Amino acid sequence: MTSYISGFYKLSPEQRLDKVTAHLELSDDEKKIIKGEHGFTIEQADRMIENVIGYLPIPLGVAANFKVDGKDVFVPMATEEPSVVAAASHAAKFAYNTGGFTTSYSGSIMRGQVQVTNLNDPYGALARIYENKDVILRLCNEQDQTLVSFGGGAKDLDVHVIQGEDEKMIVVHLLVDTKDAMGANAVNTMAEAVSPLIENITGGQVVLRILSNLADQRIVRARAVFEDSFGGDQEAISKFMKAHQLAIADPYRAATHNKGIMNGISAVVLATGNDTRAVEAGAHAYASITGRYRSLTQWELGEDNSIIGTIELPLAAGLIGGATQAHPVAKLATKILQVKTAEKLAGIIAATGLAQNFAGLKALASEGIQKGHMKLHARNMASMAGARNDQIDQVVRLAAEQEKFSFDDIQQIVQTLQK
Ligand SMILES: CC(C)(COP(=O)([O-])OP(=O)([O-])OC[C@H]1O[C@@H](n2cnc3c(N)ncnc32)[C@H](O)[C@@H]1OP(=O)([O-])[O-])[C@@H](O)C(=O)NCCC(=O)NCCSC(=O)C[C@@](C)(O)CC(=O)[O-]
Ligand SMILES: NC(=O)C1=CN([C@@H]2O[C@H](COP(=O)(O)OP(=O)(O)OC[C@H]3O[C@@H](n4cnc5c(N)ncnc54)[C@H](OP(=O)(O)O)[C@@H]3O)[C@@H](O)[C@H]2O)C=CC1
Repeated sequence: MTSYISGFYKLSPEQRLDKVTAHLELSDDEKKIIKGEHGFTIEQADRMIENVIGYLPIPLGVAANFKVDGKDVFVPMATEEPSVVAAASHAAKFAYNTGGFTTSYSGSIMRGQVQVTNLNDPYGALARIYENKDVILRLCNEQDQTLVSFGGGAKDLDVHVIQGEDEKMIVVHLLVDTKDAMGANAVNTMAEAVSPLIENITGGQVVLRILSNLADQRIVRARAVFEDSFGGDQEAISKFMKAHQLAIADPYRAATHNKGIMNGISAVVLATGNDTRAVEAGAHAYASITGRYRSLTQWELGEDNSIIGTIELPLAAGLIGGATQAHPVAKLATKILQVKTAEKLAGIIAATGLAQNFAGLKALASEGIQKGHMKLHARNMASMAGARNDQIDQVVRLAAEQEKFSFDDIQQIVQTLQK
């Protein structure tokens, strides 16, 4: 199976779905679920969240041209933003023939925080927690035999002394391997279960018992060599590197730079039914880990005008738990990815974020973002301006010919067509 399909975007949604699922045993019913023909119901929605009155369908695209750890893959992306899927596909092309994306994963350890206050002897309490580590971890693992049976569970703990405004407190971090789950429910259950024991050991009062989204022991890295995408134009390559340098040195730029990365990452996280807020909180917190908020990626010049990209961030996404199995479309999106572990899922997500960043910087360093973005946004604006479905392509073509993409321009084109 190859994901490298030039002109993939020119196919119809039906043809794209057939291409993407040709190598999968998807039933006609499963294909209908992806197309929204008989997938998600109000009853299912009412089981997922509270006070349901309806649901908000979000477009589900796939990025083409991706090869991750030597395997071709179509990457499902759920997003409302035009040009994001195009950008990821565009960037992946430049990495495909150099070997695609290569990833690594530090493991699936999540931190469960137990805050202990009202301590007479914070450092004495810290010592007593370490003295009783085994009994604490044993009690954690009694809470989730299933996770332990998969080789997961509480593996260790560390204790942090935190100087608050009014007191010196300690925070016990339970280090829990949640394997192929994001793990929040599992970790929070353990943190709550061991709190009375921790109070007895420390003589303090436990307040917060909750996981940390700064999952700094669940780090995924991706690397790729992007072949010369500027046709040897040294000035453009230099601008690309200067744009990156600003994202390292200036938090104002780094925020937008990382937003671009999360365009890709959050689209795959959402498509697979994972918690986008948890992943984004972890990513942005990690971007500040050096003391100043900065880029999640690094870019270096390679041979023959290539550019080498690397990304490093915490990524707590699961294949089990949350909505990953409860949402019928998310379950099928994960099937399209053909991943069997949270590790492999994380690698593809990181690769998508790296690709997204390359495309954004490439556009910014050359023609600017608007040319590509607005060309794709024009379809939305044509529809908003009242164009009939059969007129939209003509409106977009006329706007491209005139190189005018403001809403007023689009509205005038539509009104002229409809006279
Ligand atoms: C938009 C493109 C790709 C056009 O770029 P282009 O050079 O006009 O595209 P092309 O017609 O030469 O096609 C090149 C490839 O792009 C893809 N492609 C091309 N068109 C489509 C389409 N309609 N649907 C799906 N895929 C498309 C497709 O893979 C295609 O390969 P082919 O199939 O021809 O072999 C380029 O301008 C680009 O990548 N721009 C960046 C867009 C972007 O980053 N969007 C995110 C929103 S902006 C933002 O929020 C992030 C940002 C920018 O602020 C981050 C930051 O500041 O760093
Ligand atoms: N701050 C945050 O990020 C918070 C997030 N959440 C939400 O928590 C949800 C994720 O929690 P999570 O614990 O993953 O969800 P679940 O509790 O639904 O799923 C995890 C459970 O699945 C079982 N399981 C079965 N097979 C496996 C396997 N191969 N690997 C790992 N576990 C397996 C485990 O045991 P068992 O069956 O015994 O449970 C495990 O505890 C998300 O929806 C998130 O939105 C909730 C609170 C806070």
